[in-house]
Amino acid sequence: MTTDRTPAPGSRPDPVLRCADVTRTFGRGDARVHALQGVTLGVRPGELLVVRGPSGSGKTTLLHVLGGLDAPTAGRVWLGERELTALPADDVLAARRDEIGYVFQAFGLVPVLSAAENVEVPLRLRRVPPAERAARVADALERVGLAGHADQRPYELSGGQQQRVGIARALVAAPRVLLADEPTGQLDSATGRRVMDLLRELVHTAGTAAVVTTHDPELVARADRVVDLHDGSLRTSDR
Ligand SMILES: Nc1ncnc2c1ncn2[C@@H]1O[C@H](COP(=O)(O)OP(=O)(O)OP(=O)(O)O)[C@@H](O)[C@H]1O
Repeated sequence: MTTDRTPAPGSRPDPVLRCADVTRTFGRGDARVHALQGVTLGVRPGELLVVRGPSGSGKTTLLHVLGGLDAPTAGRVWLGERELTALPADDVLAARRDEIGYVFQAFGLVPVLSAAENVEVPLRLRRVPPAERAARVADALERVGLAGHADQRPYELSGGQQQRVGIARALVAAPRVLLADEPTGQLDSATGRRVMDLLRELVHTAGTAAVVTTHDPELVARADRVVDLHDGSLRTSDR
């Protein structure tokens, strides 16, 4: 049987990444922590979803579970048609490498590599040929406004520039999904706003499905949709 996957005119595309009834519990007995409790959500192509919540509400845990970096105690996660939570570890690793880009609060750049070499890492992992790698790295650095900084090491760049390298690295391989954990947490508020504007523009242009965590109210304004996490449970937000 064949299925027509073309969305009807005016209908919204299916979520690229979704989870259902996800629970993550750490520790045992008196030390038990319910980091996530019954979380269900999905993110569509080209959508910037912000997960807002206070410290300890479960934002990082949620991103880890969505991105296949951690397994839920209960519940299921799908990336496209495939259930991540049912895949063998090697297949989860391949899905992470091929389909998900990550941006971290502390940038996560390799200090001994130049900006261009940092951005190139995901393409090397995917065994993209060198000439194509060079072209895609140059394009990614251009898109984040760092064309003139390709040879600089992270310590030679400002915080905002380092995070733009982090974004270029996350998007260089055109992943279906972008996961960003407080990407502006280390930046002053003006730089944070510029980085978030850039993220939003890149996500919309490339049609990437993005989940970004923050507890910065200013950044929420850049979201297409906002959900609130409180003590591991989700509430839909009207801002
Ligand atoms: N590996 C772990 N072992 C035990 N408890 C954990 C672990 N990871 C997270 N937790 C607990 O789960 C809860 C949620 O933590 P999480 O880091 O997801 O919150 P967060 O919203 O990202 O917080 P922050 O904004 O401070 O980064 C917290 O109570 C935390 O202490």
